[in-house]
Amino acid sequence: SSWWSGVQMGPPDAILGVTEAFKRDTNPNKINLGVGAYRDDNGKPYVLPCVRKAEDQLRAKNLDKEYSPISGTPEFCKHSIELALSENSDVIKNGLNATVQGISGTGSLRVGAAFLNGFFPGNKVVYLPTPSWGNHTPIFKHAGLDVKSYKYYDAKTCGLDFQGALDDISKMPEKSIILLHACAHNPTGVDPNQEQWAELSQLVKKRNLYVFFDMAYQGFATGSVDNDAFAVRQFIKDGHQICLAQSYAKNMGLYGERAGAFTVVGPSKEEADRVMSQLKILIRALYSNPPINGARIVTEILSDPKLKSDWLQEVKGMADRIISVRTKLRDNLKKEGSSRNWEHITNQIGMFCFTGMIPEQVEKLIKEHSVYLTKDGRISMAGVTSKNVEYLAHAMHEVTK
Ligand SMILES: Cc1ncc(COP(=O)(O)O)c(CN[C@@](C)(CC(=O)O)C(=O)O)c1O
Repeated sequence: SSWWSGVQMGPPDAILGVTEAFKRDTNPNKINLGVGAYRDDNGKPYVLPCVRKAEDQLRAKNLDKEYSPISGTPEFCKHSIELALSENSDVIKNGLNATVQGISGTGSLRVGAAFLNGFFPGNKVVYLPTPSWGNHTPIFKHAGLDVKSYKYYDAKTCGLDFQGALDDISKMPEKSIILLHACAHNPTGVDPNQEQWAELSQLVKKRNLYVFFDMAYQGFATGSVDNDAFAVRQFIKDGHQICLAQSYAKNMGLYGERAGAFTVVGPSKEEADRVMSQLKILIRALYSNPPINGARIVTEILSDPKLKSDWLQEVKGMADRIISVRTKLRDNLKKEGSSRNWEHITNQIGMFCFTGMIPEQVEKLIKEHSVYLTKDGRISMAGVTSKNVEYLAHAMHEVTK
């Protein structure tokens, strides 16, 4: 027998597996609403023009291929934390942050999880919103942490179960870890409003919980990188010593470049230096040092005022297209004669719409209409265009009427 005869066949990934099934479908009307990757109004992947310009500028520099520092370049890390906290942040001015480049959002979460597993002095349990991004649970579990959940989504209203969240947070053991989606909650598209964030911040502080922010969509929710960072900046202002994972996959369209960052905010530069030293030891044993290409593109864009202003317009353009296609979908469902309340399609924000469709309806949408989405009824709004929105509305009406 072989060494690996005991290896079981694992299930396809709940999100990335949808794209594999979509690719096998020969129906010319097929629509992929699975993976949360932006598409333009022709349904094509979108490389931001500012990224192409940055690549041209970088090529002209004839840079070498030497190793990046273990923590990534200081410029990349500085621009990343400035994007999150703003350029005039006291945390940055006083050197209170330990920021490293991560392998996109996933890798930043994973480095964070490994650091918490190694050094967190409190209750090593991460509380995730219900529902959360499917990959959050395995990321934290594989790093050795326990995972529990708190109420977040109200299926009756397809909105926020704010009171439920407050109740669950009030019951969490002190010094537990709470994961918060900074903006554009995945999969529900439901975010607290600014007053609710302020209330959450006070309660989390009162309960002495440790906050792990996952900010994978900064700029992609409202179209403003500052508005989308509201929660992170509010919690910092309220004195929380947070940790934060960032991703450039969606807001710069750098999906496959794997550029992201992980930050720990502490009370002193001396502590930040100690934390940084341990992050570097941990990264060195994981992958030694991060990929340079995507990080160089990010640094080129964020350090060049012209490219940065182009980027801010382009990320707003992506957010605006998604917001407009939400309205189109809702209008077309009404035109189809649907009697259901679809206002959550335009109330929700960011890449995803949590439609409220149940697995049987999802199954029919896939099988009978070649519309691909995840079993939980989440649709990536980026896959909806002015060309396929009528077909989609018809299909959704057919399976929900
Ligand atoms: C909340 C959240 N955090 C982190 C990430 C990590 O993305 P990155 O590693 O590519 O930077 C995603 C991506 N979620 C996607 C868009 C893709 C995926 O599942 O990997 C999604 O379809 O949900 C995410 O939705």
